[in-house]
Amino acid sequence: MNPPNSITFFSRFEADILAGKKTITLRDESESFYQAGQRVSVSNLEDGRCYGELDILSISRVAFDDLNDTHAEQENMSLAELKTLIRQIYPGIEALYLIHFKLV
Ligand SMILES: CC(=O)Nc1cc[nH]c(=O)n1
Repeated sequence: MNPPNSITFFSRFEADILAGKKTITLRDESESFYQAGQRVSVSNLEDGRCYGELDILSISRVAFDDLNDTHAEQENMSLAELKTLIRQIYPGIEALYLIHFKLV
């Protein structure tokens, strides 16, 4: 598990995060420790390379069934793509933690 002052993403999301196109991430309870106001380093899961810092703006719970087009837009993908991604990462999950962030 990441220490609370860092977060990892799959490397395929790096470009969208650096471009400010991806501004949320949906995680399971194991990563619900992040808190609004925190500054965390951001790294690729695959190689551990750090590529910046994020300010956590908010964290809230959202039901998988309540995911909508706004969430998809904040993830820079379609709603169908977002739901497929979440199902691939967290099979069967019903409740997620929506972490809203901005690149420092
Ligand atoms: C490494 C990892 O869990 N990455 C995730 C998970 C969910 N959403 C996301 O953007 N990145």
